[in-house]
Amino acid sequence: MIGVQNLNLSFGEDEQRHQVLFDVNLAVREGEIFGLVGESGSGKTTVLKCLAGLFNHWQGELTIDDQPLAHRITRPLCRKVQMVFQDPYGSLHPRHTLGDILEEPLHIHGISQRQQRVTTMLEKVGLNRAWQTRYPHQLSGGQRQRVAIARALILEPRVLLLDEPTSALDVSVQAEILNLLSDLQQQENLTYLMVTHDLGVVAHLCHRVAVMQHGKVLETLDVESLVAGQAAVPYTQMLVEASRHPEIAAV
Ligand SMILES: Nc1ncnc2c1ncn2[C@@H]1O[C@H](COP(=O)(O)OP(=O)(O)OP(=O)(O)O)[C@@H](O)[C@H]1O
Repeated sequence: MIGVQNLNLSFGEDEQRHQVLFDVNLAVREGEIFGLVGESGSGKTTVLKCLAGLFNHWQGELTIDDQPLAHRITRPLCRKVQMVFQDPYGSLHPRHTLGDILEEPLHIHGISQRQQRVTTMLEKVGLNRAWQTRYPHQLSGGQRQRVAIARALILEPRVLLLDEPTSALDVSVQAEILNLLSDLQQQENLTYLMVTHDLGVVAHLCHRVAVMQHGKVLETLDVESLVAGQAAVPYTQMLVEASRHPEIAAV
């Protein structure tokens, strides 16, 4: 469903040139929830941004549904692939109502029955249809992330790229959003590629996971093997060990 082959990406030029992705390879199957883990700066978000068309100077081959992606955002790509960002505070326009936020993509893509689609989507993500006239600042963090998820799903994409979708939220609402994502994935048969720092989230939600370090994929394994401590690479074993002993990870 999602193919990433020999993905390379650098920023800057000449002596400022800084390569951040090195021959990254991933193959995410249809209907799969695939996690991307690794230390800060390892290139996880950059992979998502290449797939979302937010970076266009990459080299390699990216495919969705076996269709190669161009180096710029196209409307068909937007319809198929949507991204949900970490920060629901920054990603919603503060002066637009929820109704405006959800209607805008429909308007851009010339999709009809907008009002009906907006109310259906609000209810699908567990928000009251009467809240269409509310502004983002009138919502809690978890409710805002529900709006961000609704906005991503309103174009009925096949793939969601999720960049730490719960890490900016209170611990108490993280599980609610993870459960919502899990339910939506099953109902809509979506494919997720999800960046997270949290191996607990991986264990709860993902089927397989790729481990990144310094812009490279070190290994890809299924979550059962990860949880059972069967990672082949010492760095992955260290991540698993640190997640079992958070006091070590914090040092
Ligand atoms: N627009 C940019 N210009 C220059 N360098 C960038 C840009 N975006 C990302 N980078 C660099 O690319 C590298 C990978 O960043 P990326 O955000 O993908 O890491 P990450 O693994 O998602 O980290 P985190 O978990 O902290 O979000 C970092 O060294 C970062 O500084």
